[in-house]
Amino acid sequence: MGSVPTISEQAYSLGQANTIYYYAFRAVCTFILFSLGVLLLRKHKKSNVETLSVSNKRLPGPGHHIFGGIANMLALSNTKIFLKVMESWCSKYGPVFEGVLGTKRVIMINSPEYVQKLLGSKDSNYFDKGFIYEPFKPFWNDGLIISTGAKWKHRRKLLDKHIFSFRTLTSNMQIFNDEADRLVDSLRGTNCETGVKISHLLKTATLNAIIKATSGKLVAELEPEDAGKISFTEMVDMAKPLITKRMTNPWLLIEPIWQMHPLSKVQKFISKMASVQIRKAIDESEENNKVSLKQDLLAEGVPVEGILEETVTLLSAGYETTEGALQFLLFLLALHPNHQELCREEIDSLPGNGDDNIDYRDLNKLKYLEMCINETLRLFPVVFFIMRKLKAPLRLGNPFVKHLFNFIKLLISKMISLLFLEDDLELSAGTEVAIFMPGIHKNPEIYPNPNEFIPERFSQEEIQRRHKFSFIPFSAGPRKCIGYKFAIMEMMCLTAKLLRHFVISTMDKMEDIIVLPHVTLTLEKPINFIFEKRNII
Ligand code: HEM
Repeated sequence: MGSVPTISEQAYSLGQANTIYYYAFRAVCTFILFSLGVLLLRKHKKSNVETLSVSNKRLPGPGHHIFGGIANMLALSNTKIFLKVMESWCSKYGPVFEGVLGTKRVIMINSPEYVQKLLGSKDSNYFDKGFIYEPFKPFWNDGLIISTGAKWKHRRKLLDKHIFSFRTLTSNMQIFNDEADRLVDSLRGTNCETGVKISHLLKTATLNAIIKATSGKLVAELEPEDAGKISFTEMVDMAKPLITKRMTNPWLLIEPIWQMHPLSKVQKFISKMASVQIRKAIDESEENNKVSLKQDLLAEGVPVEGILEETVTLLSAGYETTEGALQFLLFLLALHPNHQELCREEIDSLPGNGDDNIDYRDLNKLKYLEMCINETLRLFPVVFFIMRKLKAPLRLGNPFVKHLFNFIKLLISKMISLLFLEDDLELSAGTEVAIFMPGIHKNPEIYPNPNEFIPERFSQEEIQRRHKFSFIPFSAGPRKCIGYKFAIMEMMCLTAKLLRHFVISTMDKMEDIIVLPHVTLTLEKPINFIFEKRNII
């Protein structure tokens, strides 16, 4: 039995308890007073300084001197190193910085949190597309990529319903299988010594898929009859460097100057030819009752001109992007035979459907292949740059609080930053804001060893660990790529059949390839692949 505490011992322990309460009480009071002080100070600062919007405040960034606009343009003018220069700016200047291109001021946002603020809002009315979309207008007019507001909303709903619904997408599997079979046939017997360049085959396959899905036709049926005319793929190949030239030389965006430039004639020729060919595709699709976007949209009250602009947009946005992504995927699988083999094991273990066809349900079982596709799009986000022009202010918040994880740390840091650092950052209406996808996709804090091909980064557990806007090859939010499921299904089906029939290798090396920023990431020279036939039963 313990001894009973004496009166003095009882008083001492009571005093000790009181001391603890006293210090706790004092800490709480100090905290409250400190908070009140900070709030008062902030209120005072606010009443004096309004908002610290970007219009009256310079952010860090390259070329902060009188010739900065020209210096930046010169730094980006060599297309062979454009991507490297942009990547180095992103890692040097961090989550938000500003660049001047000629006379145009652009705010680059470069963190998942900020991207979410810009793209995540459900309100699609608070931005327009930025100035870099100007050179596309002669080709796409006011189609889905360019249009905004009520028109965009209505058209997006219609295209979602008629082209990208679950039912239509799954019925496209036959189109993807047919294209995959054509590809496999063309590659049988290709030279295993010297290799083969497959860019044109992939372009035909992906263009066929989107034309078939919208008009029921194949590219070959739409090719021009006269020898003097050029094909759709040739037109896109011609248009890309032309658009890039205008984007990287902002004075060429000034219409009277552009009209004097010799390339403006080429642009007129291409856009006229493209519209003739697409009109042909649309008109002839009427004869085919099974698939006709024209009939569907006419029934919804869309005028013929509207159908033309949406079809041109879908065709040009849908084929060349997927082709580029496929070429990068096959290259990465050729460079990493172990990953290729893991994909093949999955494909070989699919239940046979009585034929060589791949069913949409099979795609759900090709988890590793999907991870390889995602990792490819992380390393090579073919659409690498997007822009918005704000119609209303956008509050980004304070860049200094983004890395803090728990509430206390966040609160303390917020108070410190309010006292000593910066106000919340607000981009004013009219600001041109851009996102350079590799800036986020190659941030080592988000993706360690960012230049390595590690498909396991896209396991479910790893995805859960990251911010959901840290992977944005298809953009995000309400204006996310409308065709992303179409693209993924098509890439999976084509690659699965290629891997089923061939072992793919290449003599090319990652260090040797040059990627150009020609609207989409474009290989300067196509890859040389070797397709070695497998003995399959
Ligand atoms: C790997 C393939 C693809 C990639 C990486 C890709 C990427 C993107 C990106 C980043 C955007 C946003 C552009 C912006 O905001 O300026 C976009 C929009 C769009 N994409 Fe794709 N895309 C791909 C395939 C496709 C396909 C297959 C189609 C059509 C079948 C398509 C049609 C569109 C359209 C119409 C938009 C505009 C959507 C809107 O603003 O509502 N894309 N795509």
